[in-house]
Amino acid sequence: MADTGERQPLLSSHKSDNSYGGQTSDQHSRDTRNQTTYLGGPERSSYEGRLKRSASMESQPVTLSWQNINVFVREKKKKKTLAVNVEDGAVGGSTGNKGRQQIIKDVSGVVKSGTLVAILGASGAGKSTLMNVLTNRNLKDYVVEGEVKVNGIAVGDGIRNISAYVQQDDLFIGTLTVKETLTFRALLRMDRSIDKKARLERVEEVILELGLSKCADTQIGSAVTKKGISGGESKRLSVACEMLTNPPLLFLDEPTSGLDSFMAQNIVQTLQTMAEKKRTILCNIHQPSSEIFAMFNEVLLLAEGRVAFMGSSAQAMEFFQRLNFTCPTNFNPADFFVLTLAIRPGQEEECKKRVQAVCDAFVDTQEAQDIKDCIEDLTNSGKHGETAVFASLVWRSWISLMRDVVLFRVRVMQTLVIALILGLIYLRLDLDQKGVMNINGAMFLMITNASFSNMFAVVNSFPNELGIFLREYGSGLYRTDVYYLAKSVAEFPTFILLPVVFVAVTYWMIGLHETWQSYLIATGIVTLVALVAVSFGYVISTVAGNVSIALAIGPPILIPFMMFGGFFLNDDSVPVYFIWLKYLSWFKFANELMSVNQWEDITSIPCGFNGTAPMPGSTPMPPADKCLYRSGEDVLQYLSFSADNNLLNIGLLCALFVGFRIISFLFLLIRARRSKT
Ligand SMILES: Nc1ncnc2c1ncn2[C@@H]1O[C@H](COP(=O)(O)OP(=O)(O)OP(=O)(O)O)[C@@H](O)[C@H]1O
Repeated sequence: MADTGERQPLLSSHKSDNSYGGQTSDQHSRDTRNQTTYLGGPERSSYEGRLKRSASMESQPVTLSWQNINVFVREKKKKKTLAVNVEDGAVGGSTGNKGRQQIIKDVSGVVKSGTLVAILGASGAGKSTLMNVLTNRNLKDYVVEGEVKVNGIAVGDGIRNISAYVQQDDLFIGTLTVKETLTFRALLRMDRSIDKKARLERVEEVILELGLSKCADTQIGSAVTKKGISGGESKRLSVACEMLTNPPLLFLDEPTSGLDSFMAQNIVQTLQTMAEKKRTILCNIHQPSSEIFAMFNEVLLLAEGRVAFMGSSAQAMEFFQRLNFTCPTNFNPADFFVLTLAIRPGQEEECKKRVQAVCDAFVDTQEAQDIKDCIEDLTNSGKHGETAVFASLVWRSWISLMRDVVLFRVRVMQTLVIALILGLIYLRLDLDQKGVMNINGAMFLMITNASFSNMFAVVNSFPNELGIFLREYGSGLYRTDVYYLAKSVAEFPTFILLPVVFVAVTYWMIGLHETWQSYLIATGIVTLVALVAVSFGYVISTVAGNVSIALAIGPPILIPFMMFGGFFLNDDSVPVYFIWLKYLSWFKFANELMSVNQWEDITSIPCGFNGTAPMPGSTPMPPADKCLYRSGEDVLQYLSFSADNNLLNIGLLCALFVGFRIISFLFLLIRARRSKT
C-alpha cells in the first residue's frame, strides 16, 4: 500500500477524536499502563466513600491481563487422525507441536481500568476464541495454555463473579417493559443480602446510566408481536441487565451488529462513558465506522490467532506505516487494519506471509515490551504486595469501624447500660450464705453477657460483609487468609475494649473480691470469653452466609454451651452422653476460673447466728450446723471447681479461640473457592 503522504489530516482528527478526558489516546494508553490498581492515593479515598454504599454493588477498578495464551482444539478420540492431518497454517488454525490444531498462538495483553478496547480482526482471526478464554466460557472443545489474571492474580472461574458478558443475541420477553425486565433481573440476579428497595434503586440508576429513561415504560416488543423499543435501546437494555451488579469488567460480543450507524455510535458512546467511570471494557467489534472506532481507547488486532498489534489506534497507524502499510486518506482505519491482515481467497500464501511479518514485527515494538513489563509488574505486585494489601485491609476495616460512629457509640452505651443494670441488681453483695449464690450468679451473668453480646455483634455484621469479600476476592484483590487476618487484627481493639469497660463497672459495683489482682484476672477472663465468643460468631457467620440464618442458628447452638457452664447444672451431674458438650463450653472454663479467682482467697464466710437480732422482714441466718459454706474452699468444693484446673481452663479457652478461628477461616475459604466455580 502506497504512502500518499496525506495521512496527517485523518490521523490528527482521529487523534483528537480519540481523546480521553482531555488526553490523547496515546497519553491515556501510557498513563493507564503506569497506573496501579491497589488501594492507595485518590483511589483509596474514593474507595472509602464508596464503602458506605451497598456491599455487593461496589465496583473495584481491575486490570485484566493475559499472558502466553495458546489454544488448541481438543482432540476427539474418533477424529484423532483428522486433527493431526490439519495442514499447518490452514485458515484459522495450524497444528501445534503436539499435532493439535492451534487457533490462538502466544497471545498476551493488558487492559487497565478506564479503558475501552476494540478487538478487531478478519473473520477466523480468533477474536471469539480469545474472548471465550478471557471470560472462561465455552472452552470444553479446547485445550488452553497460559494465564488470565485480574490485578496480577490468576482468578480462574472467579472472573465470572466480577465480569459481565453481553452476548450478541438479545433475548427478552416482548410483553414486558424495559423497567419490568430490569426489575425482574435485579430480583433474580443481584446479591441476596441486598434488600428489595436497594435493588429497585439500582434499577433506576442503571436506567439513568444507560440512557433508558425515555423508554423505561415501553414494552420491549418483538418481530412477531408489535414494534417496541429500538434496536439500540434493546442493545443498551442487554448492557443494562449485565450492569445491575455493577461489574468492574465488561466483555461485549459484537454490540453494534445489526444496528444503524447512529444507534451503533450511541451504544459505543455509552460504553465510553462507562469506561470513564473506571470500568475495564473489551469489545469484539465488527466493521466499526471511523467515528465509532475513534471512541475506543485501544485496539487489539488479531490475525491468524496471533496479536498483530495492541495499543492506541494512532500507535497502530504508526506501526503499520513503519512496515510500509499506510492507510489511504479518508479510509476507515478499522477497515484498513482488518483488510491489511485479512487472508484473501486466492492469495493465501502472500497474505499469510504479510500477517506473519506484521505479527513478528509487533513482538519487537515498544508497545509489546510495555505489555510484557506491565504484566510482570502486576504479577510481582500480586505476589509480593501482600504486606501492602494486608495494611490496606487493616486500614479499611479500622476506618469503617471508626466511621460507623453510631454503631460504635451504641455498642459502648449498650455495654455501659447492661453493666450498670447488672451492677445495680447485685449492688454491693454481702459475703454471707445468701450472698454466695448471688455472687456466683453475678459472675455467670458477666460471662453470659460477654458471650452473647460479642457473638451477636459479629453475627449481625460479618455476614453482610461476605458479599464484598467474595466480590473483591473474585477480583483478585487479596487472598482469603490476608483478608481474614487483617479483619481480625483491625477488630481486636474494640473486642477487648468493651469487656474491659464492662468489668470495670460491674466488678466494683457488685463488690467481688476486692483486690487489684483479682480484678485484673477477672478482666482477663471476661476478655478472653469475649474473644472466644467473637470467634464463635465468625463460625456461625461463615457457616450461615447471611444475617437471618446466622441469627436463627446462633442462639440454639449457644444455649447448650451455657447450660453446661456449671451454673445451671453441677459439673458432676452432666449426663454421660453430653459430656462432650461440657468440653466445648467456654462458659464452664470461664465460670471455673472466675469462681476460683473469687473464692480461693476467702478464708471465712459468716455462718450461723452472729449475735445480733435479725432485722424485721429479713431472713435470719441459718444455724451454724446448717451452714453450707464456711470458706471460699467450701464454695469451690460445692461447685466441683478446683484451682488445679486454672492452667487447663486458660489453655482450653485459648484453644477454643484459636480453634473457632480456624474453623471459621476454613468455612470462609470454602465459600471463596465455591464462588469461583
Ligand atoms: N472447535 C473447533 N474446531 C476446529 N476449528 C475451530 C474450532 N473453534 C474455532 N475454530 C477455528 O478457529 C478459528 C478462530 O475462530 P473464532 O471463532 O475465534 O474466530 P473469529 O475471529 O471470532 O471469527 P468471526 O469474526 O468470523 O466470528 C476459526 O478459523 C475457526 O474455524
